[in-house]
Amino acid sequence: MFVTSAPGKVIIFGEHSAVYNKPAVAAAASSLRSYLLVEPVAEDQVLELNCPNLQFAHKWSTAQLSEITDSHVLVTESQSVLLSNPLLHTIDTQLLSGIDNPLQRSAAQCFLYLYLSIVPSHIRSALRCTLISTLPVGAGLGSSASISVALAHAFLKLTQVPSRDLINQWAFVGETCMHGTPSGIDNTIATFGGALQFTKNDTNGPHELHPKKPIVAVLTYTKIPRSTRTLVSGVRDLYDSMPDIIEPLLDSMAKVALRGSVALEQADLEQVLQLVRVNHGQLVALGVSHPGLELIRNLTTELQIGETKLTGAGGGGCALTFLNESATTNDVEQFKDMLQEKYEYQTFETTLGGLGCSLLELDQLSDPRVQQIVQLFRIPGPNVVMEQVDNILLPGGPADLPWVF
Ligand SMILES: Nc1ncnc2c1ncn2[C@@H]1O[C@H](COP(=O)(O)OP(=O)(O)O)[C@@H](O)[C@H]1O
Ligand SMILES: C[C@@](O)(CCOP(=O)(O)O)CC(=O)O
Ligand SMILES: [Mg+2]
Repeated sequence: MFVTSAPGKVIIFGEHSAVYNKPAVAAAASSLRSYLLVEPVAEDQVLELNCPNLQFAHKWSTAQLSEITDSHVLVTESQSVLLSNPLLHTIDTQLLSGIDNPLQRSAAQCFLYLYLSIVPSHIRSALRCTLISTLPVGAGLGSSASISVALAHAFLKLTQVPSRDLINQWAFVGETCMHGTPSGIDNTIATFGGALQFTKNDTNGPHELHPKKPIVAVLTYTKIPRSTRTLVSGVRDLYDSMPDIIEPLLDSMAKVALRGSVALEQADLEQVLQLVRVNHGQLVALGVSHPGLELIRNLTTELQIGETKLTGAGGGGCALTFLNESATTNDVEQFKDMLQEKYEYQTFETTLGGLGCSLLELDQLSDPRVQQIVQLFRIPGPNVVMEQVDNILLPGGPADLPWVF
């Protein structure tokens, strides 16, 4: 029995342009995480997935899964870590019937895809997998990547001692199941943690950033639901309809990201603030903002406390605010109170960076401790109690459990 965990992320510069091979900058939101408990179960011949955040639970019989193994998984195995469209299609048509909620369906698809591709049939045994997240789901903070990383890590661990590179490669496949055409920035951050400048298809790999000062930001969750897949495909349609206009805009976004990584490393706050404003404007031009995000920006401007941009795919979800040097504690409290009380948004003040994916072996812990941990995963509804999970499970947190990696 073990738990894997991976953080969410905040894209500071370059969401969407990242999909078009342009550099982007992101950092882990290491206190906002997903956790996956993997338990052997007595019930024979079954693979079980529980997702309390989505009020979703489902079981598949080994017989159902082995039909698929025989006809399709070999294709994936022979091509190593690549997405196999026939396998994705087979999962979709044969294993997901009756799962109509799109959030539940994409979680189940990613779960099954990674399980069937990574765990060879001769070592499969009855398992219960339970996923919980303390980061908001579908909010631009990379929950899809954090569950992909936690799942890839767990399934690879069933077969070998996995490297971070391999976890990241499979997590990218998981992100592809969910998004269609991800850049890979989210899974890379969720795997490695820290802060990175990342360019898709760059053979040199991501470039680690070492900011002179910790990056502190205010995140505001609008609770406006949106889907990354839909937003990314909307930008694709815009690109295809006017490539001569959108390509230079994406090139300009790339320049913002490059200049932004230097400004972050040098802790040049003035420059960071200007680039945040410019990058948000570029994202507005791509059509991915939302009135609910604009009101956070407007409030930041009215109170003159700094600059706000959308973060992640946009269309709702979260905004990222950097405070200027003249913002007083009172101003910031007023900003947060207004967002929380008038609009019922949620705000978090957080330091970016920190731990990537990690593993906790439960066999090394005392029985009462194991019971306490297992209970965290047995919550009945969608409301994961963040404080309880953080107090016990957060890697590097108060309980100081022996997380590794
Ligand atoms: N705790 C979780 N349990 C089950 N599925 C999850 C969980 N967290 C994320 N997901 C999956 O990720 C999807 C959200 O991904 P996405 O739209 O990319 O938003 P984001 O990655 O910004 O949170 C959900 O629809 C769901 O399928
Ligand atoms: C829009 C995009 O740049 C980020 C999506 O992040 P999220 O799923 O909204 O957390 C897509 C990507 O880079 O894969
Ligand atoms: Mg996502």
